[in-house]
Amino acid sequence: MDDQPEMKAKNPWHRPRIIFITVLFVIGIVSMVAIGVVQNKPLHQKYKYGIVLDAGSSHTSVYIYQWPAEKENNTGMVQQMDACNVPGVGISGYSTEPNRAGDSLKSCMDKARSIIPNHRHPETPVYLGATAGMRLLEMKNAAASEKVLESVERVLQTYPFSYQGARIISGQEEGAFGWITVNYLNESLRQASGTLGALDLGGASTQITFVSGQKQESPDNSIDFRLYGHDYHVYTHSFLCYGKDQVLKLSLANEIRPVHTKTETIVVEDPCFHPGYRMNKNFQSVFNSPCVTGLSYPEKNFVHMGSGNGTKCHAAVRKVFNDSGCSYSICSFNGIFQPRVEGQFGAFSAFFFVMDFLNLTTLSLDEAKEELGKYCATPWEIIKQNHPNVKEKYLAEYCFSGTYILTLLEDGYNFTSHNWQDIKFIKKIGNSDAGWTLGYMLNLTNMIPAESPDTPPLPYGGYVTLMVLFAVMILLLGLLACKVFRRPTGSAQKEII
Ligand SMILES: Nc1nc2c(ncn2[C@@H]2O[C@H](COP(=O)(O)OP(=O)(O)OP(=O)(O)O)[C@@H](O)[C@H]2O)c(=O)[nH]1
Ligand SMILES: [Ca+2]
Repeated sequence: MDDQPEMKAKNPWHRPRIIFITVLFVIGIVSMVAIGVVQNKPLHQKYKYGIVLDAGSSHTSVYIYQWPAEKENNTGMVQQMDACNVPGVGISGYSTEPNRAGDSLKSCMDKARSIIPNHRHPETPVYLGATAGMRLLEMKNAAASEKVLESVERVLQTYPFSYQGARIISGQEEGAFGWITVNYLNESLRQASGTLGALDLGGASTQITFVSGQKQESPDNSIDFRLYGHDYHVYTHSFLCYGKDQVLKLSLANEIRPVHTKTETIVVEDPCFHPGYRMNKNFQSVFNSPCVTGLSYPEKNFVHMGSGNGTKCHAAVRKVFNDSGCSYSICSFNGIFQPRVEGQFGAFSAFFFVMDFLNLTTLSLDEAKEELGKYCATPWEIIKQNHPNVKEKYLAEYCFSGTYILTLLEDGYNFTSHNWQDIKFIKKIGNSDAGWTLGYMLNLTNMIPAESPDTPPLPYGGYVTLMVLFAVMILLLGLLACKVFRRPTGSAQKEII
């Protein structure tokens, strides 16, 4: 019994030492958690930017993209920040006064300079890609197309961005990059699930691109991609002259030729324009394109008169497709190889705004044909009354454009009423427009890796939780150790007693 006070006297620092060790533990654990949390905390979000000019046949659009600086190789990270429509015609429309092509870009480029933070300007790449309008100008007048490209280059180089070049992209690139864009935005590239085919309808060309499991019989139409660790065998074709403006010229030319040989006053009755539509036009406007061959009397005029008949319009549009001469096992039209369409498709550009205007985007093929027939037969005066705010040039052409779209999809690409619902008419995915520009930039900036990039196994919140759990466990273990450390003293006392 007398030993007890002796024991206490032997160990006067026992209690303070436990308190000291506990405090040290707590400080250590708090520091550990703090370091762990700060170390793994995502940096303050910094954005990078890129600019792509889509120099199309009918107009130019300037797209500004942005993405978080430290996540550029992740799918779905690059988003459209702004899109600016350049006023006036496409750059190929300035063939006779090339300097104006460059000047036309200034308002949208000024806007880009004002919305991208100044300190990012020098590292922001600028690309200009020209499509079918410039392809046609190059065929017709190579010197003029050269001058137009020089003019846009001169102007783009005056901006504080990192200018990366202005060039005419091939139809194959246009199709492939459109496909990459929709699948990147749809986040289908990192999943083994199906991809979206891409259908793009412009003013001067149209593209069809999709993954096909069937035998690729034509190397020109086949592209292999390895993206995020997956292999894709993609079919693509671009039909030059099959954009909706050029097909309108082609089909008008078909209607002018027989009439012209018979009469002096040329009246062209057109089932693809509304009854009551009547407009004086000149030959030049139809026969000025390398897509249209034959007659060339630029001084002559004709009266373009609508008769509004859906069935006859379909028959007239059908004539621009040549179904003979397929040297493969299967073709779309004009002797071009195309395997059977497979999977879901996103149809954008003019496919969307024509079908959307006509309210045909959600109908079946048969319903769409029926509605379009009624629309074409509606008198021009009524159409104008119903849409007072739509530009007359656009308004007059919707019957033709809608008929062309249905004909191209059904008779050209061989969609049927069974797989019609696989076509989704889209303008945007998220905030970004569907089109070739995003895919073009992703490719040129190496933002889509062939192999899947390593991602942290846990999100930030996961690291914090783990650190706290570890800290609590260590604290509990520490306390337990303290208790165990005290026990032998107690049992020693008992033994002494
Ligand atoms: N109705 C309507 N038509 C439009 C609109 N924007 C463009 N178009 C027309 O639709 C057609 C296709 O437009 P885009 O897809 O911009 O074609 P593009 O890129 O200039 O032409 P490509 O070089 O062949 O790709 C052209 O005839 C345009 O005049 C719109 O907002 N409404
Ligand atoms: Ca286009």
